[in-house]
Amino acid sequence: MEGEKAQCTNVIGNNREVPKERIIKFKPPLYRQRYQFVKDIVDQHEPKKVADLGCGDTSLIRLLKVYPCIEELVGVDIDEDKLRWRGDQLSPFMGDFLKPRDLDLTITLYHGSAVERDSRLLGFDLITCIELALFVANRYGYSVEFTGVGDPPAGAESVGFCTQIGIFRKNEERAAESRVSERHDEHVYKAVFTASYPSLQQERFLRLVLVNEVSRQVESLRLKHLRRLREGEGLLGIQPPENDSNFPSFGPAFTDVEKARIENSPKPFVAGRKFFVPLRRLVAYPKLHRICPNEDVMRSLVDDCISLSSDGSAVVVDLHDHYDYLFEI
Ligand SMILES: C[S@@+](CC[C@H](N)C(=O)[O-])C[C@H]1O[C@@H](n2cnc3c(N)ncnc32)[C@H](O)[C@@H]1O
Repeated sequence: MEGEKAQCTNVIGNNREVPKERIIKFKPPLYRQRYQFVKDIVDQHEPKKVADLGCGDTSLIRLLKVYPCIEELVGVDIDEDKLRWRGDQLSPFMGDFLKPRDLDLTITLYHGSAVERDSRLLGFDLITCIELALFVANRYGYSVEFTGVGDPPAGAESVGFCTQIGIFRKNEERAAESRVSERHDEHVYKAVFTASYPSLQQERFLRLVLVNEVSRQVESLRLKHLRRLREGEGLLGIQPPENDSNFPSFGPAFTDVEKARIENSPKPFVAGRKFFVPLRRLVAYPKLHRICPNEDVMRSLVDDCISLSSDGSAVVVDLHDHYDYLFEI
């Protein structure tokens, strides 16, 4: 990150050019350096609760809402119009519902002054306060380290960084002391916007994602089974494979641990014209394992949307699908 100096000139009466002012351009621009600085801290410390005092147009909050570790984001600004105008851009959009986060996230914007104390800002892991005042930190029991981005031009080092940044760390001793005396009903700020994001912690979204992924995995296994069947019959003019590995030759690359977990689980099987995929097999696949590693929980969540065998141990689908011929399967 560097500053670039440009000289502006002014022509005066006798055609002599005199320097007008020096402009310093930063690459990347300072505002981006500021936000990158905060993003690096979030990467490093993975805070759950983050507040931005003097959040302005909420740009930083919009950048931070994609971080999976953050579960609560709060912005405070003294300019209510700014908050109302930008608030809507913080609502979840369709993609957030199609691919919910792992953890809940709520975003709240408060109209108020950072120098007032509001108990709803207690206990935050990270408070950013870009281009605002020191005693706010003391008020909430934090120590501050000052740093910044944008090196000053040569000769002006004494003024410090172009953007000065304070890193607020919770002072555990003081926080414990103040927890005894702190009041949790001091609500000074006015909430002007709040949004809750869909996440896999909410059962209805977990169910939706799970049903979708189970159906996708079962269909993928059914097609693979049919293809192997056809290959075995020589209908595609291909020799049957020598080993019966159940892994596709394309798609996600599994780690050795994942491969072992899949290999050690019961295989899909056919009975009559039905194709069965044991739930224990399904929970072994990495994506499903991450969403729902427990076979019983999976059964209870997909039960009313997906057809299960009579003992509930496997998903059952028709072996042949009307559209299979389209894909020459
Ligand atoms: C220079 S802007 C910085 C905005 C944002 N932090 C950023 O870096 O892009 C300062 C913001 O602080 C807000 N502000 C000023 N004094 C404040 C106070 N006492 N409490 C809360 N917000 C304040 C202003 O309304 C403005 O939106």
